[in-house]
Amino acid sequence: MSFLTIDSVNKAYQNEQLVVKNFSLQLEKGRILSLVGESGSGKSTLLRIIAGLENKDAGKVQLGDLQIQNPNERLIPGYDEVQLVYQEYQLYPSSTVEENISRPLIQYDRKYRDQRVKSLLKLLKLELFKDKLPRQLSGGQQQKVAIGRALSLEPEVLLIDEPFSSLDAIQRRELIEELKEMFNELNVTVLFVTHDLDDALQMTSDLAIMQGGKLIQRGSPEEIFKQPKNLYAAKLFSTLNAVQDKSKTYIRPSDIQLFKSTGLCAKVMDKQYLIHYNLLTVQTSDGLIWKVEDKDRSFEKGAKVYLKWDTEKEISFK
Ligand SMILES: Nc1ncnc2c1ncn2[C@@H]1O[C@H](COP(=O)(O)OP(=O)(O)OP(=O)(O)O)[C@@H](O)[C@H]1O
Repeated sequence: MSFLTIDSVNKAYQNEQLVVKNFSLQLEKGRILSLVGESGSGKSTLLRIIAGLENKDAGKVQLGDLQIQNPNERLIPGYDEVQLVYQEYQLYPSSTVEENISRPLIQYDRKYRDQRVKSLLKLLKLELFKDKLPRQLSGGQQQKVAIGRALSLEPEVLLIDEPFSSLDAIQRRELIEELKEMFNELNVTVLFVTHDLDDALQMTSDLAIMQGGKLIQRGSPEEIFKQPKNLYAAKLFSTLNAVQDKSKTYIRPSDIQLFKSTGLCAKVMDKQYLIHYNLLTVQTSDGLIWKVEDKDRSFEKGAKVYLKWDTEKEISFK
């Protein structure tokens, strides 16, 4: 049963064009969803609406029995039940890790507060750092403290808005692995917003794609990879090669096999050494510039290569 329901939400700033357009999404309790979209697609605006921190122009956001109201309808905007963590989320610089995490619990009784902070420090593997100040921590550890602070109030929903952009790829991967484990343990419902498909996939296999304020597609990575709803969703996974004489039809580099004879003839214009294969830029005999994957690393710049693919792997848009 759906727990977080976003129903037909619209939002425009200062009566300009809509930045969130008739957006609907449902999420079950305890599930993690990655919402992927390019910069400016309305992701942050949507999260702020879900958190009750931004006014929506139309639609509804419902969390279980709780209807999330616009900030202009409430004395104090926002909800303890929905916590938003974003990149600029500030830690208190002169408070320790432990104090930062316990700060939102200031009005709770001491015993509960100590217990909650202790268990979060353990889950976040920050016990050894509890007396450190934020500036004495790595970027990844600082983000964990920010997430710990957001989780201290035992929110039903955690909204994460690209807080890892400043971390390098390895730090991000490790942090996401750790957080994923913790979210599952806490059974918290998480909406993770990113423009990076790799990060999104590392977090969960439930994906939603947002473009121009609209929900384009929701599904597993495999579903979206195989049957993307539009060019943007398709290109998140790889570059696409336009198929000659077939309108709006493409083939992915990974779906093309390379041969020394027979197939569509092409010349290797450039070769890039990547981790699992050489990525070749080729010019086909039709004059098209394509990208293909040379998994055996057997073709050099200037060589002739012959290309074949299964037409069932072609991706067509209407
Ligand atoms: N407070 C604001 N006032 C006016 N326009 C805004 C405001 N906040 C965002 N916008 C505009 O709304 C659109 C969506 O912005 P939003 O930040 O929600 O997108 P995003 O997908 O989160 O982008 P990014 O990944 O770059 O943060 C953009 O065109 C942005 O310029």
